[in-house]
Amino acid sequence: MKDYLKVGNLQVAPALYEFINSEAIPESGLKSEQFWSGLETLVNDLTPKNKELLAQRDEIQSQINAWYRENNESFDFNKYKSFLEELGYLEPDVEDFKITTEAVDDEISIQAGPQLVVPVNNARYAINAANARWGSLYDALYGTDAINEEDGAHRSGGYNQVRGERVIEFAREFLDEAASLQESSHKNAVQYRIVDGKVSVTLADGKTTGLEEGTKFVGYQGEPENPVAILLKNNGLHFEIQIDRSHPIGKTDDAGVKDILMEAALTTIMDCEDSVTAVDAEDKVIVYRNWLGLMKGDLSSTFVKGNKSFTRTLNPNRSYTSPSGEELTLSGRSMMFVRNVGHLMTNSAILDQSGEEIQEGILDTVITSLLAKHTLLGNGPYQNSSKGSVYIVKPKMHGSEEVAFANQLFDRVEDLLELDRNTLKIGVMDEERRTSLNLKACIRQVKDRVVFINTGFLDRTGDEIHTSMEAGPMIRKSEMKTSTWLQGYEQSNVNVGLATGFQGRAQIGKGMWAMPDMMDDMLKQKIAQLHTGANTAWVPSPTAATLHALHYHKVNVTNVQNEMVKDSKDLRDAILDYPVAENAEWSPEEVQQELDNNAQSILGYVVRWVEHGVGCSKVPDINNIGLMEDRATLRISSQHMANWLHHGICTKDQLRETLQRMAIVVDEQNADDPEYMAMSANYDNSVAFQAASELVFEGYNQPNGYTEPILHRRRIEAKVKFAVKQ
Ligand SMILES: CC(=O)SCCNC(=O)CCNC(=O)[C@H](O)C(C)(C)COP(=O)(O)OP(=O)(O)OC[C@H]1O[C@@H](n2cnc3c(N)ncnc32)[C@H](O)[C@@H]1OP(=O)(O)O
Ligand SMILES: O=CC(=O)O
Ligand SMILES: [Mg+2]
Repeated sequence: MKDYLKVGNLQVAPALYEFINSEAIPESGLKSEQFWSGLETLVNDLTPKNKELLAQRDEIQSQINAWYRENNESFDFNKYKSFLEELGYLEPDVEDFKITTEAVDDEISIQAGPQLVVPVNNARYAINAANARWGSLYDALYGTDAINEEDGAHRSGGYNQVRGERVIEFAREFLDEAASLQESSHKNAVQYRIVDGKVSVTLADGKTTGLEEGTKFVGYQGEPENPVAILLKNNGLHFEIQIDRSHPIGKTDDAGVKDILMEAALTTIMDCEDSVTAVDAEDKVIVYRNWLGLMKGDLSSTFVKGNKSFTRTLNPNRSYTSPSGEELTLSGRSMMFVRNVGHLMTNSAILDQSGEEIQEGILDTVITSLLAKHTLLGNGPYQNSSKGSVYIVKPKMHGSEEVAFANQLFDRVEDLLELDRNTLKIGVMDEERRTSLNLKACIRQVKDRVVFINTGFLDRTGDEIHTSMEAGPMIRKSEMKTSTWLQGYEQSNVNVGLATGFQGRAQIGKGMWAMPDMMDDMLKQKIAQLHTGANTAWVPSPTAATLHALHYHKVNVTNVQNEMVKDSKDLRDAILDYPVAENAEWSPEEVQQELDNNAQSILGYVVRWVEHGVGCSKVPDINNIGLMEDRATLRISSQHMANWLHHGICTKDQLRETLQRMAIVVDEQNADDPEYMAMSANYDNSVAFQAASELVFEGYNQPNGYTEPILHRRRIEAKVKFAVKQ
């Protein structure tokens, strides 16, 4: 048992108390006593409702399980729907309304572009993410498979001119598409100048030309005769042609172009949730301290890369001269959201008046908002929001009552922190089935503060499997993407967002590209999310943000949405079409392949979570493709294995053998890490292996199929057992 400090009737872990009193409260306009007593009252008032909502989830799930057991044999869709209505799972229709959110920054309300997600407990990555508002197109193309390696364009070794030329060609084609010339092509440009407030391009044949749409030119840096940057804007997104004839690339380029700098991650989600490991006060303080540094603008990180030491800080704003000669400033950083945890977990950082752990979602909202107050007050070199808003993403809510609870929590936190009503904005993750089905009712509960809905299809797939666990064996994981429920869910989300007036006020977002190294595929596929009406979509890295930005230059999402808003169908029946396999007769090889793949993902992720405190990892799948794994992908894999076990598609022994065999594979993948403890050395002694096994064998019993309860308990066990690094 830790030593706690008694603060009123709360017991607070010293690490958190010290952080709040010496780093968070000073300059926040609040007094320590006022804060702690206000927190105590808030916790006392809201904890019972939080617990009641969790009990309701369990009750609903057990009734759904029982219904399937009774009705699977003679399934009748209408009966199913009536049952869900009676249960309150399907909520009554709500009358039409529009959201009224005010004071939303343009990056969220108007501009369309990539949304980056990053574990906020990793300062090096988090600063990088904030700075990913701008990214080098040349680097993103050169360093990834976006440009293929055929015909001598390989990536290995030093600078490869063949590859470099392909990059330049690709970039010139982008310029022709996003800012075409009146005549000829950017490929033929030999000089860029600003003449009479316009872009003047000299071509190889000596002629001069200009932009086809002159209004796309919005600024420049340097002298008009000799600009070092030309700032253009297309579909609301900026990019710079950067010119430097002395630069190694610029000097090989006829027009001296050294790079195209893309406005990339318009917004970034600083994640306290599924990509981090935070199981106690010490972990939470790391998360919170980084968020404070981002909000104050003074976060820095020193690290060694190669043999060099780097110190990374937040980038300053970017300054230009406008075509009419005025100063123009653009933010150098992404607009930051913070993703709090959901309503489920508790954390030992604070014990309430009954000696029970505080609900972590309540703690997160209070503390991340307190820390964000520093940017509202201008306590640092940069302000995040120019509109005085704080952007919080709330994940994993089930149905409108839970959203109403989040709204109540936000109200109470505003009162506690002396913030105006609706300063705290909410991004609602549409990632649980009960929220997808009742999205309109959910949005209505936060209609004055909502700034996004986003289809978190990874958690959503996990919930899909768990909710209909008793209905039968699920289709294979790879088939989920094309299944009826998922397509209905994705489309319905956009329809509901448009019908409730998100255009011009809030984001309609789509989910993660979970293959961080497959950028060519991303360029080909992720554009589809824009065609279905999303004005933002998640990317896993700054490089992916830079490349995904290209899509928003190709597709004008406002036009797409304007078309869609005319026709928004009710897709709830499609969403209810759960993905049980119609013909569950897979060959033994297919079954084993599915199990191997899931087991490898689970083990590869869990071992780093539990024993190394890493909440988001790139883990090779069975085809050796590195996949982004986080708690949501773990939820899918573990629920899928639990489902097949429950329906006898595989046996317990088979799963045990599979997990052990795959542990050897994962051990080999990590063989170069000196801190790594092989699972196969002693399966019974490996906390990670035991955690992975528990996630599968106890998957049926996990609340809504979540992985957090087991992960947290096992991480705490590992911290004690191996005294692993905090
Ligand atoms: C279902 C959901 O909830 S999805 C949301 C949760 N998921 C996420 O947040 C994904 C975040 N992404 C990541 O954590 C990482 O990209 C991973 C784990 C997938 C891959 O990480 P790595 O294996 O370290 O990537 P890789 O070696 O290719 O690249 C590392 C470099 O990219 C940068 N980088 C990678 N991802 C990010 C990111 N999300 N934000 C900022 N920088 C990043 C790192 O800073 C590093 O650069 P540096 O050396 O200059 O600091
Ligand atoms: O949070 C995102 C998801 O897909 O889950
Ligand atoms: Mg999620």
